[in-house]
Amino acid sequence: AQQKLQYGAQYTGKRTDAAMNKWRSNRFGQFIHWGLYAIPGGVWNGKTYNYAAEFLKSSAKIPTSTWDSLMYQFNPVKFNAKEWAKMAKKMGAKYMTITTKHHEGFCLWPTKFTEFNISHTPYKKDILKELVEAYNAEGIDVNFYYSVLDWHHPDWRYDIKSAEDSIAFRRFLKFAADQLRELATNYPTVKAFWFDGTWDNSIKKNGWWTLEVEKMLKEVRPGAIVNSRLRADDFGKRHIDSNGELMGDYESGYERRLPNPYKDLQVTKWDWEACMTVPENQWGYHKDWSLSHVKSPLELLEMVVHTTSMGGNFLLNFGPAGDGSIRKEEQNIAAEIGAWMQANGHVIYNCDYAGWEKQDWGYYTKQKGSNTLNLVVFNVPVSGLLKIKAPAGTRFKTKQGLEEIAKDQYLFHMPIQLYKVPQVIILETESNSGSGDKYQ
Ligand SMILES: C[C@@H]1N[C@@H](c2cn(-c3ccccc3)nn2)[C@H](O)[C@@H]1O
Repeated sequence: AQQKLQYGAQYTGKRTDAAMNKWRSNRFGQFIHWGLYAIPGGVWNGKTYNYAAEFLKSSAKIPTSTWDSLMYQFNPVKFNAKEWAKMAKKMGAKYMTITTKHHEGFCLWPTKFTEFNISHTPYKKDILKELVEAYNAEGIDVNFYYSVLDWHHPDWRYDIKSAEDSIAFRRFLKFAADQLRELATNYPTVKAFWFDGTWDNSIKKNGWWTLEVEKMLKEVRPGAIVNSRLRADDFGKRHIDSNGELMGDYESGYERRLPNPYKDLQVTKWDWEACMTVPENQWGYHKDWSLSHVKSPLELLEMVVHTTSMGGNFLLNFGPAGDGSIRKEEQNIAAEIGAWMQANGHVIYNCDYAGWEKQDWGYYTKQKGSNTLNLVVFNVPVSGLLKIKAPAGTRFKTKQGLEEIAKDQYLFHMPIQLYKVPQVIILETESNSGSGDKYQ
């Protein structure tokens, strides 16, 4: 039964204001994980650690004082924000999400609330400002990733087990709220906040703070968008509150995995975003990518299409090196995905779940408010015949290549040839035909 929650969902259904419509229409974004962890790149005292490079501090059991002194080495001489932004533009990214502060606690901006920040490095300058300006100049929205979990701050607590814990953690929560207000105030073009490091009991026991931060950010920056991962309700329930309602503005639980296009259609009811690494599990720069499978541009492109076909956004991660360079694998991914997006972005940007039953050959997307149906074909059958099961009563304007074989069942004839990239087929349907919402 529904219960009165103080810190639960603030509204139900998808936001339809201009800021959220733009966030949704963006569909494809670039994640950037950049911090002190990029300097060692997964290697410490000559030993290579196979775990995620941004976790090297814990996997190599490095004392905080040793780890934090990496700040005095941070001098990315090859860093060029404009070059990064141009690469992202060419890839077809419409937004970029940058780690303002990861779990290590090092801040890429000259924050007033801790000395552990970019202004005390040899580089000195405000990297966050450089990135925001360069990406905005390319017409790319910028969002801020912020880890609440903070290995550097003495008042961080994983759990609250004593009066001392709760006094320290209250200081910590004020510190974090002050930093977030600072970010929302000093970088006024920021569009969304991507919270991470919010799974511990200390946060679950302070759901009130997660709502207070969401409200503060939207006061300071009207239209701001906040992910579900920030939020814990009155009972410590996260993402989805104790009444089953999504908290925050979009669901952000898909990390290195995507919803199943046959079984997880519930995600089409709300806004959501999946984030993805190129290797199996490396967000920060790792020197040795031979340690796991590295996804090809085509594998990643299929994930972009898969995500759009289920009404979600796809955030593809880049981990720049400590010197500010972008590794060749990532440059290649940006170029190859960009080439396809250049020609076919119209089946991704401002597109959504079509409500048609998924078939083996690939994915359907639909341009918002239109009657055109986009078929993105990754797996051409040996027969060359694409099976289409249309919602009852659908009438097609497109005749070319379409063969009706039974009521609302069609085959689309594809030329038998070698295909090296996913093929796009656009089918026009009559405006008032078909009950598109049949599968929702
Ligand atoms: C978005 C991603 N979230 C961070 C993360 C992942 N994890 C984690 C830790 C243990 C199990 C599964 C996931 N902890 N922090 C990663 O470092 C990256 O920032």
